Amino acid sequence: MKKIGVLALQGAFIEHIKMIKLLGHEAIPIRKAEQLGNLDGIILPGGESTAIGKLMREFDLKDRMIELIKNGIPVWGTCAGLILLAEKIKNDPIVHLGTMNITAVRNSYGRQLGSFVCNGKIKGIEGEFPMVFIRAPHIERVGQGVSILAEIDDQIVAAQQDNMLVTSFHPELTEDLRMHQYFINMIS
Ligand SMILES: NC(=O)CC[C@H](N)C(=O)O
Repeated sequence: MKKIGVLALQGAFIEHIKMIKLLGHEAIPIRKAEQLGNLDGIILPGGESTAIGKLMREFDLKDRMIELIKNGIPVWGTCAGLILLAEKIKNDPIVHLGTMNITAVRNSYGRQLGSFVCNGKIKGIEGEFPMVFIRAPHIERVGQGVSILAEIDDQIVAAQQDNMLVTSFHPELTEDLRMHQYFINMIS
């Protein structure tokens, strides 16, 4: 059984916690730096990256998380979580972790009408996967060491660099557990 910390400052953290528990693992909502010890993995949920970034800094989570990620802890950012992990944010920069060698574009499908669902292929997962996009970012550039896991309409929507996984879409808002299983498999 793995112990996964889900950053619980704002956004869709409850859904991630449910999915991790459904897979038989422990999921802990993280709100304080003291809770970051002894975790096997960290999930950064979707939400409002501007708010999550500021709260992370205010609650002294930011530097500790950067350190853990650089030391190799598996981390998965969905949507706003992708923006937090991106080294560069092309538009509307925010307080972020910046550990992954990618450039993210925020709200890249329009601000109001930018939510949609489609099926797509993800490298390492059989068949199609339901992808829920909510005012989602896309990845404009992947640097050295980053592999592209999924593209929709020629835009990169999932990628991995060693211990860091990012998806523009929200697997926690579907009933499909395979992306969460993929993340669990990144541990150990
Ligand atoms: N669903 C989401 O996480 C949306 C991300 C949000 N639009 C942002 O830029 O932070």
